[in-house]
Amino acid sequence: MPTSMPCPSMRIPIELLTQASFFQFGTVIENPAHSQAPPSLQSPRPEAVSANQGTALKFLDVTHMTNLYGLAPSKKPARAVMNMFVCAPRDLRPHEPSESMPSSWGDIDFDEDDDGDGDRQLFDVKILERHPFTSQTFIPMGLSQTDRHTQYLVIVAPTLPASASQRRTGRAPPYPTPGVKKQKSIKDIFARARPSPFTNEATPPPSIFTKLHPSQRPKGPGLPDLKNLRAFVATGNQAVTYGAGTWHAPMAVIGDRPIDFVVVQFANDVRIEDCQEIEIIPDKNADEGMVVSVDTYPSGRVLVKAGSDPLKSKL
Ligand SMILES: NC(=O)N[C@@H](O)C(=O)O
Repeated sequence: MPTSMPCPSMRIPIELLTQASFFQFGTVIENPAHSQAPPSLQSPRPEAVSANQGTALKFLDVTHMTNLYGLAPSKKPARAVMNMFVCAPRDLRPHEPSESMPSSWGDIDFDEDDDGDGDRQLFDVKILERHPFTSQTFIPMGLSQTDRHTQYLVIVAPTLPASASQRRTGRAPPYPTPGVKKQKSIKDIFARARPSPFTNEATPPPSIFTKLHPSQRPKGPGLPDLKNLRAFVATGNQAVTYGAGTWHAPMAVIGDRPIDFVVVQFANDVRIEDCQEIEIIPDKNADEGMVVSVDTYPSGRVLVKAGSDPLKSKL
């Protein structure tokens, strides 16, 4: 895998983090009673049961934890780990009008001033990383939903199809490769050449991965699809799980103070299997690279600018 990749100049608007908008990248964990998603972006509630002698409501299976280390070349088993990340607020640079093309939300005018009183700033996305064999859940602590001064951005990109050179590699690659078929034995090939005696069914069984939630399926070896990079703003009552192999920016806190996150994942301590990073460098014709446009209200709250139902009112 290269250690850097060139990118065009691109401005990315901020979306509200909801389960529906984040579907392909992972899961959003929140109490549905406090969700700020507009009705069009609300997902079905997770199943809930009464617990603790009726004093608690227990939502079941609120995220998908994935351990794909069985597919890792080292075959070194992983263990469940919890780390704590204390993430400092990021440096933003002042908004400047630019020639950058807008992201896939092509209709947004980033230079239009919304109310004039808030701040208009820019966050440069310089690095993306992925954990090919594990999901990773970030759980913020000590931050309330109504905290206007400190929030965090979740920046993710889909995975491009594998390049020809990645497909040609003879070695076991350090990422899951769902598209690569296992060499079949002659017996298997003949078994498929006639209908099954019980079902009269000749089609092969579906891959084990197709039964999984889209965010849980292995993403394959491809590089990040920068043209479809997305940026979401999360409130203090939301935790987020990146699906295994999802390209994402290191956590970006916006505001006044650091956020403490408890981070739950699997790891086998083989560096290249636990975490892969790529530097994003503006290509020679680009003046600025990948930039998230961070506009805030006078209260400090981050403004949501894109999505099927952008919230322009104060949250
Ligand atoms: N996401 C983030 O901030 N960092 C990590 O994923 C990490 O494992 O370093």
